[in-house]
Amino acid sequence: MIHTRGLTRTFTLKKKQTVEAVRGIDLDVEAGQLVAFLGPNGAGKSTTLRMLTTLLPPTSGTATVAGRDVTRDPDGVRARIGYVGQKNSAGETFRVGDELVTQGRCYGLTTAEARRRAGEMLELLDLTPLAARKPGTLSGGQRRRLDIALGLIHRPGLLFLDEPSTGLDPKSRADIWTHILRLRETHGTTLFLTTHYLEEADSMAERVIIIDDGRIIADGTAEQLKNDLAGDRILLTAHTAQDAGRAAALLGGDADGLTVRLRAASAATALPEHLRTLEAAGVKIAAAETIRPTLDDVFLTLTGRSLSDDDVPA
Ligand SMILES: Nc1ncnc2c1ncn2[C@@H]1O[C@H](COP(=O)(O)OP(=O)(O)OP(=O)(O)O)[C@@H](O)[C@H]1O
Repeated sequence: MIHTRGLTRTFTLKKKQTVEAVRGIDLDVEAGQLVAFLGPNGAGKSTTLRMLTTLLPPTSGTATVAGRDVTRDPDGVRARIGYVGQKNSAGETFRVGDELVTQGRCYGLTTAEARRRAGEMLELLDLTPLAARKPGTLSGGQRRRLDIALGLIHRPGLLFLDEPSTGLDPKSRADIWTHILRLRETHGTTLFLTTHYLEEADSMAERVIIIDDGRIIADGTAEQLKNDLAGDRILLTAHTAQDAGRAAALLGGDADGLTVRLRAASAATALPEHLRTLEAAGVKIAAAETIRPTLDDVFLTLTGRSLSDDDVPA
């Protein structure tokens, strides 16, 4: 569905200064995948998305999206993809149902087809009771569902979503995800989305791609990335600071007050072993905890920085 080779975008600023926003990305996304594209502010996510959706020409490299080349056949790409940007796509003039029909007409559907398709989309996104309302009267979550319906009106096989759940309350975020997952189950739509919510990417996406400074630095399932790049952590609480220091020395960890921090490929297997070692050495431990890594730990391991340090846009 998406194939890029050496995809690059450089911006030229005043005085011939340049910004290398995307530095030679090779990407292959097969049909039906749900891909979360993550990275800190300024990493190159939007620039990549804009090139893949033909909104921005690449400086060099190639990209084939939904079977069409983004440079040679941008119209072909646009006819086959949907794009839900960060801003609301509906105007304020028409009612929700009419917005969808108008969008369908823009994609070349006949009025009858556009009406039929609008009805299907209202149903799919649970918007049927709101069809006669103006977009301005909808809640944030309802508007987001309308944006997705508008992006799907021409039955694209591939949908790009830029921060689909940002700015929504937790209930609306969960609701948007229900609809995104339903879309995939019922229509097999390929989904490529950016998000700042790492826990959403972790639990919902089957593939996570991390971009930093214009380069892809990790690509795999969330589980693979966490196992391969971060590993588990073990947190021990010792009886005394002296016990903590001895435990850290024996097991190769860091002590801080009563707390001892350790890393392990599998904490569940390593912990009993560690406790036996400490008991044999007469080191007293009051509590033990195992911690699975997060995607943020993966990013921290790769870059030494936390993705959560970024401000999530409101
Ligand atoms: N039109 C432009 N002119 C000059 N520089 C730009 C332009 N658009 C983006 N950039 C720069 O390219 C780099 C990548 O920006 P991009 O918007 O792709 O990042 P991002 O990962 O989407 O960030 P965010 O999470 O903040 O949206 C940044 O350094 C940005 O300042």
